[in-house]
Amino acid sequence: MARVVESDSVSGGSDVLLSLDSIRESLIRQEDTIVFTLIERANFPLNSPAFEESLCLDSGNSSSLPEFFVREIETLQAKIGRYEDPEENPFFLDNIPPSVYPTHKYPPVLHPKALSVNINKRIWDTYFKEMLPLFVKPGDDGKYASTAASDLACLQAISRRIHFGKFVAEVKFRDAPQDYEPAIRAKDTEALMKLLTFEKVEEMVKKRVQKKAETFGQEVKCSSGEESERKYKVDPLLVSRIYGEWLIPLTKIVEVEYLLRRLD
Ligand SMILES: O=C(O)C(=O)C[C@]1(C(=O)O)C=C[C@@H](O)C=C1
Repeated sequence: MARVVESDSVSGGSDVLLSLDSIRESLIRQEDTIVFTLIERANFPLNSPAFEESLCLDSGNSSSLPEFFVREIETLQAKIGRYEDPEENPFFLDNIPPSVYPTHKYPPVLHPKALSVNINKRIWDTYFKEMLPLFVKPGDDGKYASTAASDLACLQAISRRIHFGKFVAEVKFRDAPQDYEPAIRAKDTEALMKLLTFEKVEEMVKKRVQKKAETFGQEVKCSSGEESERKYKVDPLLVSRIYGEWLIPLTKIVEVEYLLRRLD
């Protein structure tokens, strides 16, 4: 019988049993979300005026459309408890109101200093300046509102994946504190980076997301005799490159940042 993977969360249940395998399962499940959000965003051209031009959109404050949109959505999502969840990290920290809705009590899995690890500013800049121009077509179709909604979906999926580095680091630390503690006390980021790196796993991740982009993003044809060249909505090699150049390295930066605070 087929196995159904129900959730990609690792911290929501009352009985949290963290293991490197369960966290990697979650990262694998999140790949589906990321590949799909990239495919959806590729429906629209770059639409750069939306994020390059700032307008007076918010009671005298000037911001780009995606910034305005993400700020507003984050405020609303915070009110129903999104950022009580240790798996979620806001882009605009100054903007986060408390939840007005009775929220789930998340068991404290991470060190309290985890809250201070947030690299969303860097993720934002990398996404708009480096990733986006790679996988969408140039041009401007004026559909800025739909594009901003699509950008939000990409940004939140990517940010969640990268900040999952906190959970990965916590498990690695618990599995081998004797290896990590000296490097943490010495603030030796290079040694930490070496300890937490598994090159074979990274290669596997890049291959798998390439395959997922081929599978999820292929043009599907029904009639036979149309076995011409395969077309993809997003170039699968680019998806692999996005992981190799940004998603994996930024996850590792989060892991190091978290570990540096782990003994505070
Ligand atoms: O799976 C791990 O051990 C992770 O730390 C995650 C991850 C990744 O980002 O996919 C990052 C570093 C490792 O070298 C391998 C993979």
